[in-house]
Amino acid sequence: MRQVQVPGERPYEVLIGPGAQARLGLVLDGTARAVVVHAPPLTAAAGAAVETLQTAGVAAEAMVVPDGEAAKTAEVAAGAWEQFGRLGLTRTDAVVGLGGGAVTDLAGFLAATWARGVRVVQVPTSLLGMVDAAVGGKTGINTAAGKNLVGAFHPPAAVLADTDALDGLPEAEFRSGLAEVVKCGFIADGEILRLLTEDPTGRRDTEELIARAVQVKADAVGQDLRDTGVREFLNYGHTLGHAIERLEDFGWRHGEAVAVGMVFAAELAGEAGLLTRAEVERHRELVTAMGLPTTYRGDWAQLQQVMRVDKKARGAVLRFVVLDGIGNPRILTDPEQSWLDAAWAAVSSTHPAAPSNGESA
Ligand SMILES: NC(=O)c1ccc[n+]([C@@H]2O[C@H](COP(=O)([O-])OP(=O)(O)OC[C@H]3O[C@@H](n4cnc5c(N)ncnc54)[C@H](O)[C@@H]3O)[C@@H](O)[C@H]2O)c1
Ligand SMILES: O=C(O)C(=O)C[C@@H](O)[C@H](O)[C@H](O)COP(=O)(O)O
Ligand SMILES: [Zn+2]
Repeated sequence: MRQVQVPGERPYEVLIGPGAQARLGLVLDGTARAVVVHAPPLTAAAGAAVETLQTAGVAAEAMVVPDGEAAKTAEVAAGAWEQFGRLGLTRTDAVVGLGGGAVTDLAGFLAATWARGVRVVQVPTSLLGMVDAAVGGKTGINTAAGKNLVGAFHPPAAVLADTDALDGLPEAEFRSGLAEVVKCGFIADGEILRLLTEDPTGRRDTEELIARAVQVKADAVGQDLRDTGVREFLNYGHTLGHAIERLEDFGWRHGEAVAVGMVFAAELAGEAGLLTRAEVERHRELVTAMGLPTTYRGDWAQLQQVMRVDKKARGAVLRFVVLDGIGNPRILTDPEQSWLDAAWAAVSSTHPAAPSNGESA
């Protein structure tokens, strides 16, 4: 079993490996009551978690919520609060989020808000949940105005990333998770890029990739839980990515939208003279090899409007995470409109906007 510690005020462990879910009884030992929040596809795993907890003496119950982004709504949260009240969940009890990132985001939000904060143990079952959503304490739901706009920072007590769960995960969901892994490669860990270049399916080195991505996240979150400094770099590719998700009514997978967003951010950095053309093309080539999208056709004016309510924006000023060389993220504030338009042209056309000849942009 691999183990990554997330530092901070209340440090916690991320356990990664087959059978990690079975540690739930140990993690919540001595807890009177726990609610296991899950979506319908994970009913069997949630049943197993309830059984493990009950064997450990915890009065555990399963609570089913809608699948995917449909779980991250104010209505679903209100229904869950009602149920917590009926069950008599108190501040010394716990919530378990078992599922993909949508469920762990919701479960974390419920735990952050119920009784002004109860413990949450995250049991991510998707690759994206394991490498990203379940780690770091960002919790939240979506509103009509945008993605994750209502939420709280509420770090988990522990994260159990049981890699056995990945056997049942659809291939497209696995690829979506790989987008967050390659993001960590671009912003911080060249070894991730090397491993994914050798095997873009991510299947050969899955555990190593998960542990490395979690380490990148732990390093950022440990320094900056509240997202005012280095943590913002984990948002690479997300400014356009979140806008795509929002305009597609959350019909695009998060990782797919972020994949296009990273290519866009790379093109923008190319326009700003921060990345060479070869580095921009490295993004496009690797993302393509991993089976993720690099293009999106949509309403550019609308996308720009949605990007302005991104949590990184300040007032009406757009702020993007870009790379000043691979592995060296920084914030680009209020980029020139011509750079934005050129980056958009490059991701909204089937043909790359510029030749991949390695020239400096
Ligand atoms: N809080 C954060 O820091 C953070 C980070 C990244 C992403 N997110 C959020 O995470 C969400 C995306 O997470 P996701 O990609 O896991 O999507 P998801 O939660 O929608 O899950 C995708 C699908 O896979 C299914 N699934 C999950 N695990 C499975 C398994 N083991 N076997 C079979 N099916 C399984 C789910 O039921 C769902 O149908 C987005 O809402 C995104 O905003 C949050
Ligand atoms: O943990 C973070 O910080 C991230 O930015 C990780 C992202 O992958 C994740 O999608 C996060 O939920 C986005 O945060 P948001 O604040 O832009 O909603
Ligand atoms: Zn993300």
